[in-house]
Amino acid sequence: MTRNVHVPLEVSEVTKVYPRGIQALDQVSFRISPGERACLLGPNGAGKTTLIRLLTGALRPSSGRVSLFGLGIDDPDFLLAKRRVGIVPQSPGMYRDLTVDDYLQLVRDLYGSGNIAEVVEAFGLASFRSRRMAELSGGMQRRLSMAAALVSSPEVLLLDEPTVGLDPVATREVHTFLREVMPGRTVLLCTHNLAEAEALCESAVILRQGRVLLHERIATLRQRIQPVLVLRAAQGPERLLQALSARGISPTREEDAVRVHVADAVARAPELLRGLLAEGMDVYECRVVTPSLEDLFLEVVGAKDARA
Ligand SMILES: Nc1ncnc2c1ncn2[C@@H]1O[C@H](COP(=O)(O)OP(=O)(O)OP(=O)(O)O)[C@@H](O)[C@H]1O
Repeated sequence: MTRNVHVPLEVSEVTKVYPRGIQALDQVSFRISPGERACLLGPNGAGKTTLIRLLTGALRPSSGRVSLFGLGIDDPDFLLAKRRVGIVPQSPGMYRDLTVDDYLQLVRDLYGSGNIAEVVEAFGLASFRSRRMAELSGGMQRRLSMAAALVSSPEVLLLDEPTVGLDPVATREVHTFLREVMPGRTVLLCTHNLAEAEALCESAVILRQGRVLLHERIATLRQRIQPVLVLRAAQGPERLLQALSARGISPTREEDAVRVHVADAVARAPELLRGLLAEGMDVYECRVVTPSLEDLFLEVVGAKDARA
């Protein structure tokens, strides 16, 4: 097996079978390149958490190889590679009785280096330094997790659902911090929040039933799905549906609007609009909508299996 010390995260033909034969991952392979900001998506049970835990070295694969900067878990220098990876878990977990300061010092000692004062300042933790972790709000705990992950200025960030359970204000705060710290780093962000994934990442790894369905740039994925036209008329969606069907178009209804999937929506829109207006339809909205990551996800994973 060739080792590529320049590849921050690599998973090669990894299978993970839990006790009692539950297979979480089946021959999963992908690599995240230096500077790539990738999201890890998939429906419940797809294997995302398992994959993140394998990458952090918390779990061992049943077969295959997981490596950080070319080093696998059994490599004597694995710890050195791991120190180049900051991990933001869903919760800081078992250290509830430590103070914020104690926790940051513990993390710095584990990583062997780091600047606590800098992250305390960057993440607005100055007035919480002597607070026990158990006494922090969910949003503040997440801030602390991010600060801890960044104490040693790692080149790579592994984020496991960094905003799950947070209210919209705390979520926005996490996004603001992440926008500041992500540039220049390699990132793998596991999330169910597709808007978050789209806002923060430029590529996506999509898992389903323990297999990689795709690993692509989001911009490339977008080209796979054509834009759609969204139309609204004063006469309501039913009349609009009839008018469009009479033109040989098969629209779909979406609450008070109608969606039309036509090839080359931008070029077709003016002609379609002129025709509808000429026959008395009072179309007051005609919008070309490019697919969101959610649309892409539904298309790739299949709507029936798409609870991200
Ligand atoms: N410790 C475990 N023991 C046995 N089976 C497990 C264990 N952890 C996960 N599994 C199983 O492995 C599969 C993948 O689970 P995993 O938690 O990795 O998926 P996920 O994509 O993170 O799901 P979710 O989005 O719901 O968090 C599931 O079938 C799950 O039931």
